[in-house]
Amino acid sequence: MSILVNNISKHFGSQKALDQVSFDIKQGEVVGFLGPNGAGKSTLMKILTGYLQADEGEASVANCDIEKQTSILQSKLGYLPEHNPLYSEMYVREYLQFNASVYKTDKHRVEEVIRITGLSPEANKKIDQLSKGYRQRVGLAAALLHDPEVLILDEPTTGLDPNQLVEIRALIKGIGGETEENGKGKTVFLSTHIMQEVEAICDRVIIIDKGKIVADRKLTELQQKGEQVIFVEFDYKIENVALQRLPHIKDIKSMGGFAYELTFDTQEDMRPAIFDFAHDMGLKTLQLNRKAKNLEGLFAELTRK
Ligand SMILES: Nc1ncnc2c1ncn2[C@@H]1O[C@H](COP(=O)(O)OP(=O)(O)OP(=O)(O)O)[C@@H](O)[C@H]1O
Repeated sequence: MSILVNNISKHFGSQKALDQVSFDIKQGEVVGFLGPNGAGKSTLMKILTGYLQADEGEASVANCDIEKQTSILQSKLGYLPEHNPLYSEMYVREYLQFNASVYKTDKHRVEEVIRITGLSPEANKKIDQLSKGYRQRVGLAAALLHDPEVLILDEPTTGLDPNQLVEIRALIKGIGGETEENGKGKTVFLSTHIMQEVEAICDRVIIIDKGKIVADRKLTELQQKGEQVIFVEFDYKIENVALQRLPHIKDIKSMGGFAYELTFDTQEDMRPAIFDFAHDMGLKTLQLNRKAKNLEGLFAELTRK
């Protein structure tokens, strides 16, 4: 496993920022860590990168125990913190060369990461002259310098304009997984509160809310096209055999009382058909809601206050 998190908890005073968090990530997976503000994303990332200590639990990154093997860990891990600290007085190439010497990385690698991150046109500029998008690229370039196995990126696209967003997302997607360009299957764990970002970049999403993991799904599971789920509540009992007569019906789940969760094998909105069906059966429809099966729906359902 590339990242293994086992029952990690962290308190700040009386507040529980992380509550028994567990999951694992395989090599080459690009996983989005999604959650509302204050959910605990940065706290977990700081723990995994050795900037904070957990109160309970254990974790390993690139097969290194995060507490016992910190120096090997740093050689296998690239980290882009949320507030990317850069020396703004330095020139881009100079800053990367400085980092390369700190990490004892081959100087040739500086030119390689400049190319990979699209920094060539800005490489001779001072960092404080760069746009936010290019500063983010410098942070990414620095995180990639020592060719780490695992990349942990804390909100890598915050504050970028739409064009930069597209470029940085493509860059991250290209770094992760097994691509022809890198051929190495880097693992990428990135935090965000933007669902479209997860859909654009990730293979899998882990959703955290109030310090607890509330979902862990493959994106392919969430993109099952051609299905819809509708929650319906009638004012009186109806037999399953009667509900089976609804067009496109695939599954009927009884939700207690006179309520049902109906799955249809079509994208066409089936609410009018259910309404007419109830009317024909002499029933009143008390509730009729289409349940989103996509990421947006799942996120709203799981993190609603
Ligand atoms: N050093 C700290 N001292 C006290 N409380 C903290 C500290 N760091 C984080 N917290 C609290 O822990 C909770 C989780 O914070 P964290 O920064 O991990 O959330 P997040 O999911 O990254 O949020 P955001 O999306 O807003 O960056 C928050 O309520 C935050 O206020």
